[in-house]
Amino acid sequence: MILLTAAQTRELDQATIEEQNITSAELMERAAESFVQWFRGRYATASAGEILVLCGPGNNGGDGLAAARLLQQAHYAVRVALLPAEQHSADWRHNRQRLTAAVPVTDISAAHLPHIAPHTLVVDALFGTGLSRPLEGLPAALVAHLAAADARVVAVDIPSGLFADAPQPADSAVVRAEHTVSFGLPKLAFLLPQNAKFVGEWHVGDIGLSQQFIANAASPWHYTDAAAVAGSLPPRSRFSHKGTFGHALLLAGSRGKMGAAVLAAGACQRGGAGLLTARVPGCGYDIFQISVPEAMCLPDPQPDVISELPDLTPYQAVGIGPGLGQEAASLAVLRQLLRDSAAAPGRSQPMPLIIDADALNLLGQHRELLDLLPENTVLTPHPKEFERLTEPARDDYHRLELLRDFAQRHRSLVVLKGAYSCLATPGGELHFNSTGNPGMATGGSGDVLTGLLLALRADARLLPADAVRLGVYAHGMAGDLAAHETGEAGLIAGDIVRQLGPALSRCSHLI
Ligand SMILES: NC(=O)C1=CN([C@@H]2O[C@H](COP(=O)(O)OP(=O)(O)OC[C@H]3O[C@@H](n4cnc5c(N)ncnc54)[C@H](OP(=O)(O)O)[C@@H]3O)[C@@H](O)[C@H]2O)[C@@H](O)CC1
Ligand SMILES: Nc1ncnc2c1ncn2[C@@H]1O[C@H](COP(=O)(O)OP(=O)(O)O)[C@@H](O)[C@H]1O
Ligand SMILES: [K+]
Repeated sequence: MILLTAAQTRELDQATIEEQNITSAELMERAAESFVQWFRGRYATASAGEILVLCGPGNNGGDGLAAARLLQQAHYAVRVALLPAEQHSADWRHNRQRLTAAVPVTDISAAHLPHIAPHTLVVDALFGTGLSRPLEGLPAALVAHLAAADARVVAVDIPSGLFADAPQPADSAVVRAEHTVSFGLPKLAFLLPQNAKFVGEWHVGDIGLSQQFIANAASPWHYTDAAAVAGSLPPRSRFSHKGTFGHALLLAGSRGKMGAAVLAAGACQRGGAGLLTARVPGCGYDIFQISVPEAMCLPDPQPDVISELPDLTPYQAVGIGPGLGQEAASLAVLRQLLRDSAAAPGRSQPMPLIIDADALNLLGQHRELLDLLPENTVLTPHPKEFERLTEPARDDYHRLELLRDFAQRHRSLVVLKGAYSCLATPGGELHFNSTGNPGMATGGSGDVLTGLLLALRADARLLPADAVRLGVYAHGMAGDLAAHETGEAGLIAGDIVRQLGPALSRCSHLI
């Protein structure tokens, strides 16, 4: 699924109206119906109390007026408060006229801010994607009044005061919604941690927007949903053998951090690797062999850290980093790996690499190594690791710019991990992942992702970016399946490993 800018969203409305030969009022009616359908599913009339709908002067306010009418018809107690304006949109006026006397309407002024009892359900239809500047004056005072009232806010389309696709100045007034009910496509703003306190839980209703416009729209932003990964894991041929799916090499672990190696190796096995060999420090040999009997093990001559790179000839992909430590000997191994991978003997393509955790930190300390990264190398930093590779970001939007620039400059596939992990491609695309849950915020979850991506990059049937997008999606789905069994608090990284098989199987059955 693609994500659009606010300007493209307006074009999409227009394209839908023209393509389907409907009026803009009819499209607004669909939006209001979609909102009310969600609302009715969430709040029973008996327990909702009196609902206050706050309406601005544009089409977002028009949605609010139409929703107030439909809510009243559905037997909710509703009142409306209008923000004063010199001009109103045509569809606002249309819906103002359609509102019957059964819905009390008041005008908002600085002297008459609406009374809001604690826990009142408030529908925020002040401003939507037409927001042209930060809120000031009366709208800002109203937002502060709403926050002070401790109301339960449901935002129409987007919380008022929040830009859909760009940062707003710090401390500008933005409504804090418990739920945001949007139309057609999610907005970029919903996916960024800095906006979570405004957006709350978000939902997107289908209002029949032009699929043709969406398919042809140019945007760097994508949202990886089930449809986006459907078919990206080909079925296994009846006559396939372990060589078909690649031999992966994992360099992971140090004294006290062998768990990272075991988790990554387990994930690589569950991710479908034909063969896995792990390079671990000498002290990890028994631990590894006992924990992951399916894998082969090449213990390092050094007891505590990895100090020597094995010959890469037998392997189709190499993963390095989980639990590695940042010793000088391991830095030398990383440097050698980058050199050997760029021009692996007998290969037309560079060796597929996955670089994570301490290997990323080593890259951050020795940035000259970034120039050695082979094309399509996968890096999986969390925001702190990413900062070490680049620079501190001013905000989440700036971090996305840094991410995109980095992936383009180094021709790499970078997964910025988080609630909506974002894959940046060498071509400048950003793919936000839709699966996963806060239960995955637990030590070792990232090691599991590294192992899974290693397996998928070793599988020559998959294109590099498709493998990573699928891996990130299946990892999140495995986390969701695991949380279903354990609850979020009880989830541990090993649970994600155990659910990778079912998750991948679901992905391969998606259509
Ligand atoms: N997307 C869809 O599929 C569909 C979208 N629909 C709905 O339409 C919404 C977009 O409507 P919209 O374009 O009329 O803009 P909206 O957000 O109501 O605000 C514009 C008004 O606010 C004003 N204004 C702006 N900033 C301001 C500020 N800081 N302080 C004060 N005033 C400010 C601005 O004035 P101006 O900038 O011209 O000075 C103008 O008067 C969209 O979010 C969705 O809810 C559905 O109905 C149909 C399907
Ligand atoms: N709130 C969340 N929602 C979805 N996924 C999450 C959330 N928190 C963490 N994750 C996922 O869990 C993994 C954590 O990785 P990382 O921070 O490297 O952990 P570790 O270093 O402990 O292995 C990432 O893939 C991330 O996307
Ligand atoms: K709104």
